[in-house]
Amino acid sequence: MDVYSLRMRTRFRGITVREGVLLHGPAGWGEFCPFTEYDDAESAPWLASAVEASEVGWPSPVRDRIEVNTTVPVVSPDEAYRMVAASGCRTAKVKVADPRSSLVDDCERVAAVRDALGPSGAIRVDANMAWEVDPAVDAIRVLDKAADGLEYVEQPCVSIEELAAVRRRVDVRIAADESIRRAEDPLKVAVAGAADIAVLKVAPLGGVRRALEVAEACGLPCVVSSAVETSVGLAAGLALAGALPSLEFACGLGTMSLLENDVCSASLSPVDGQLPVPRSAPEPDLRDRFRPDEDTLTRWAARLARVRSR
Ligand SMILES: O=C(O)CCC(=O)C1=CC=C[C@@H](O)[C@@H]1C(=O)O
Ligand SMILES: [Mg+2]
Repeated sequence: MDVYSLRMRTRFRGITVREGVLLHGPAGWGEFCPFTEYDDAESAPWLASAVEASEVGWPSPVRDRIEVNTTVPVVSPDEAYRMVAASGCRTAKVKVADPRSSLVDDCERVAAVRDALGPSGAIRVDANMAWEVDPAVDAIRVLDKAADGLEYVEQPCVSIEELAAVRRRVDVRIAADESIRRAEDPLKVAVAGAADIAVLKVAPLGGVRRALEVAEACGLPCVVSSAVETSVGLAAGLALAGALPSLEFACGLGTMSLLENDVCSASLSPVDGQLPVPRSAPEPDLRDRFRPDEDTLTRWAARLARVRSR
């Protein structure tokens, strides 16, 4: 079985190693890589997405290049500056409201990112549901100043009601990420007036086709974001970004820079802030180099079998 284990360059989302399974079928390669804490039910759409990629393939794209943001984890201002300057991207997404980072730290990181991007760049921040409504409103105002203008704030609070309350009180746009993934009905976010933008991730939504349906149902401008996959999984995100009827914002698909290595030598790393829309995933020709130990292989084989048999 093709299991990979790759080290992350910096801790991101609390993890330092990314693991998953690569599936091969008549349409090419797919990637099954639900995060460790996801149970079998939550992992099922991730498998559907990998099966779509490997067995069926993706709908035809309407564009061939995707503008992407670079993703800035919780790092020092100097490191954030260096990462953004090296990325070649004109948009940066900065993680904020992490337990290891105060609002002052967040402001310093965001200001360093503005220095690296210059006045014409766009800065978005992602709070991953960390704030209550009042602290969200205060933090967004302060971060907007530190950034000299924010493009949007991703998922400031947990619930759709809280997102709507924050959105009424700040001038900065609100993007829904976790709310779209977890909400049974993506329409709820739009109907509640909870967000200006929908963040779509292919694997948790169950594939490119399902994500296109979600995009249509919620009726909001969409940003396609990765789940920090190898280039095999990123290709599915690019297929979605390529097939969306309209695309106004840079996508969160520049995440190869978060991993130390890739399973594909034709790695999907942005050039001048852009990535191509592939027709299928690149060949994971380096996968033998990143095979994990027997215990990890056994764990993934069991997980795949359980999710498959659901
Ligand atoms: O959107 C991006 O710039 C990169 C992807 C990204 O930030 C995420 C990927 C996977 C898990 C999440 O914690 C995180 C996010 O919340 O958007
Ligand atoms: Mg997010």
